[in-house]
Amino acid sequence: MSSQPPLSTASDASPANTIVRVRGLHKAYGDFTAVDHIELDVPRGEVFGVLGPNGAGKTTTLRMITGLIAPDGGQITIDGHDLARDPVKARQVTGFIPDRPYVYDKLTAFEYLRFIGGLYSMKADRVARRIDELLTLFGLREWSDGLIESFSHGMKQRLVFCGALLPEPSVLVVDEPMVGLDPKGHRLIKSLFRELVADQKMSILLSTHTLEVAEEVCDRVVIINHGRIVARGSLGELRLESGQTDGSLEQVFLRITEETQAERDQAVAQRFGHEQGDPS
Ligand SMILES: Nc1ncnc2c1ncn2[C@@H]1O[C@H](COP(=O)(O)OP(=O)(O)OP(=O)(O)O)[C@@H](O)[C@H]1O
Repeated sequence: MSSQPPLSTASDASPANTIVRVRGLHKAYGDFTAVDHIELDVPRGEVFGVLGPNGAGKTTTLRMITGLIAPDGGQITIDGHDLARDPVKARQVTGFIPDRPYVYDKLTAFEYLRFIGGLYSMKADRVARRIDELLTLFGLREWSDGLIESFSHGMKQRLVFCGALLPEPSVLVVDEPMVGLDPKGHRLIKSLFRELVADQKMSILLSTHTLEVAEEVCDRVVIINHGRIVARGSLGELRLESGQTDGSLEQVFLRITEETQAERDQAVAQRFGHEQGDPS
């Protein structure tokens, strides 16, 4: 018998221990449902991964959680703040790193980070201290006065990390953290995530294609396919559920997403067969 809770119910954490709570989240583009009544609880002080194949609905889910896309239905609560009723407070405790770095090319790294400090009404001395800490951590200190337009993609991505971390958010939402980073950047981000959680009590919600990243850094994950959560739990729990007790996350992932794809194909075939055989 499976040890998993029913997939329709989010039970990733107790209410008091939940930093991001999502209920019945739904988004459609015309007739196409991109996110189909998703429920999840991100526990405080953990790295929580959203995995899924291309087009599964990961980015749409994360963008709704950060308030960048309006949902068609459902409720999102961040650190006790309802995103629909209290968007400013909910966003103030959230840092977001999109999959593609959007930065103001005509600013220097320092100017960009000072601008972000202003958006969060941070005091000047705290901004200066945080800028220094973060540029050093991300190996950008000597580029502090360099124009962003001269930066490589990986440097811009690291600067976006600095910007998101500047105000010390309670929860960091990261869409595909490894895009555009070299192996050194990968290693930095993986150890940074664990440090942020262990030392700064931050919570991290990330989406990734890189299963090795999920395997190394995530405390638990949900797998999304066709806009729905098809599995949730720690890697150990997912292994049990998929019957791959000694498999890698890649094997578990393929098993679960292929199963659901096969189930859907079967459902379509049944409907198609029924319609074909329907005398009316
Ligand atoms: N603005 C939009 N208009 C129409 N369809 C959209 C829009 N944004 C996303 N979609 C569709 O919604 C589905 C989910 O997209 P989403 O970007 O959330 O998936 P994803 O899991 O992040 O995929 P990937 O891993 O490829 O980035 C896809 O089929 C996508 O084509």
